[in-house]
Amino acid sequence: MTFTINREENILRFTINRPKVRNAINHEVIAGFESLVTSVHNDSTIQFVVITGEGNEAFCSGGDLSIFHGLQTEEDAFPMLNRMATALYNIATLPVPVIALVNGHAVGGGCEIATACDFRLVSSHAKAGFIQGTLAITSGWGGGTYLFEKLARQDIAMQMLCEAKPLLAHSLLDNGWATQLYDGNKEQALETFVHEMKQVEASVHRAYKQMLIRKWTEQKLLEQIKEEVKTCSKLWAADEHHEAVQKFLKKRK
Ligand SMILES: CC[C@H](C(=O)O)C(=O)SCCNC(=O)CCNC(=O)[C@H](O)C(C)(C)COP(=O)(O)OP(=O)(O)OC[C@H]1O[C@@H](n2cnc3c(N)ncnc32)[C@H](O)[C@@H]1OP(=O)(O)O
Repeated sequence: MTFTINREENILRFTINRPKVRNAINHEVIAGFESLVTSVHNDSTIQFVVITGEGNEAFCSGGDLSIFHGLQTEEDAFPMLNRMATALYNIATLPVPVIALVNGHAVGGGCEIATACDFRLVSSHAKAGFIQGTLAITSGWGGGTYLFEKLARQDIAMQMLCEAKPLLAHSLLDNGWATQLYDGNKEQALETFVHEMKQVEASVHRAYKQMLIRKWTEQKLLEQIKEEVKTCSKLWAADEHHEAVQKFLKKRK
């Protein structure tokens, strides 16, 4: 399985399970995210959702370049980008707190997934960055829109996007992207992180999440994300993008 969805008490955990390719996203994992959303909406006893990656190397390395490189034109790219952006918005707007348990590298679309979550609990050995720029595209799953919405300082958000480089964990904490860092065992880190919130009724969490969703609905966040998808689709078709992807794929062992 390229992903697992497991229930531990009132926590539903989604694990991207493609460690050989640093948990890169393929169509099956996108479908997994869609089933995660359905499961949460159908079960009012779920109190938290956790998204993490299998293994210790990576949380997620973004789209699977060996698959998505086959998308050549704007018309080819848009359906994939739009499908994942929609799934990610449905994750971001789940009626419960969503925790990105960033167990390793979160780059490209992987950084977008973590940014869409309510919290980012980040391993001290992890790096994260919007490296899409090195492939001559923008974020394309909503990550740039979420970053401008969530990061307190717009200049830091712009710098993260425009430098397109992975940042070390301490920098991610300093600039406000990481909610908290952890050392060692991610399970213990998660248990500690949710301990205080677990003392509060889930109905209160759900009410606060509705406040946030109402804010995003009023500011038409999803429309902003759809514009991001269109922009990424246009850049996707350029030679610069295809050349950059080929350069990465030629490096493969
Ligand atoms: C809108 C989102 C957008 C999209 O695709 O739609 C994107 O996400 S664009 C960004 C796509 N992602 C990347 O460019 C990241 C590429 N990967 C890396 O930079 C590194 O692999 C890294 C930093 C994640 C981990 O580096 P490390 O040295 O630990 O591992 P390797 O580079 O040796 O990778 C191991 C193995 O995994 C394969 N791999 C890694 N990432 C991807 C990927 N995104 N797609 C496909 N395959 C990936 C890599 O080729 C190696 O394969 P191997 O056969 O063992 O050589």
